Amino acid sequence: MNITFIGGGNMSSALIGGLLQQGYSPGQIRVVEISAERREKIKHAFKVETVAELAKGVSGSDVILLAVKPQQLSGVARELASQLRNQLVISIAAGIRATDISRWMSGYARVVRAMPNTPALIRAAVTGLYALPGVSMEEKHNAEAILGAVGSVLWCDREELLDAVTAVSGSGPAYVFYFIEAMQKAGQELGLDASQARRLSLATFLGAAELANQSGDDVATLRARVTSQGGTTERAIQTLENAGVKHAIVHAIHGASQRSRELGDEFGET
Ligand SMILES: NC(=O)C1=CN([C@@H]2O[C@H](COP(=O)(O)OP(=O)(O)OC[C@H]3O[C@@H](n4cnc5c(N)ncnc54)[C@H](OP(=O)(O)O)[C@@H]3O)[C@@H](O)[C@H]2O)C=CC1
Ligand SMILES: O=C(O)[C@@H]1CCC=N1
Repeated sequence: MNITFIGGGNMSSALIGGLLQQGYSPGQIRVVEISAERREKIKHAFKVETVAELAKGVSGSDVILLAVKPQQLSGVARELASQLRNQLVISIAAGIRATDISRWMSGYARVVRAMPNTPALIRAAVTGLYALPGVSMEEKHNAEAILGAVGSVLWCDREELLDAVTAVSGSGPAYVFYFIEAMQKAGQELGLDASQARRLSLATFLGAAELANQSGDDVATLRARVTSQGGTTERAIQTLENAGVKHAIVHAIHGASQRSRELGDEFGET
């Protein structure tokens, strides 16, 4: 499968890096990017072909992956309409609905909406997928193969669920990094040096996530096992509860989902 990425930014780089690690050859990947500086950066990092013009970029491609900002997508989709020759179109833009993308491309039906996340770069992404009814089983398999090459995939049968996926796992790495930042800061305030604080925080995150993944118990039970009565964890968790941190996290994720819906409303018509 030859894949053309439209937009060569952060997320395309993460996906391309993961695909190459998985065994895709640079010859199978092309990037259409308007910024000359970005084109150079991508060519240098991945040895893939980069072009400025859309028509040149999509010719001979089996899959077109739209990775521009949501605000830029309608222009790109409209320009793409005349270039389509049965390719599968996958959009990773937050919020923008597959039905709108299809309409911008004069009713083209082979559209999959996907929401990956940046751990794609190390093939540890999780991606939510939604296909328009006009997408065949074979095309769904192809979408799954591409996004599956950089991590795991999960199909959603209703498009609105992609807003929830975006809020939980699309944006999710940023929440995790935010929490790690706070742990590192506290560690340093308590006298650890920067590298010790980083190592302890990251190892704790990785260990706890892997334990939760492998354990048959839910995370509340796992948390209770760390929390000795009258001990240190109890003091910390109580402080988090008093400050309403769990509530704030839930609220934040609802906000991200709301923003995803707003992007769909702002730039779409359905
Ligand atoms: N970052 C993330 O973690 C995730 C992002 N996404 C989605 O992926 C998409 C891309 O995000 P991200 O990579 O972070 O964004 P970036 O801004 O890093 O990348 C988009 C790139 O596309 C370029 N571009 C704009 N218009 C065109 C055009 N007509 N043809 C070719 N290239 C063009 C932009 O140039 P310029 O900057 O000059 O406009 C920019 O270099 C977004 O829609 C986002 O919602 C999805 C999942 C996770
Ligand atoms: O912040 C954003 O809008 C994009 C979508 C998910 C992650 N980054």
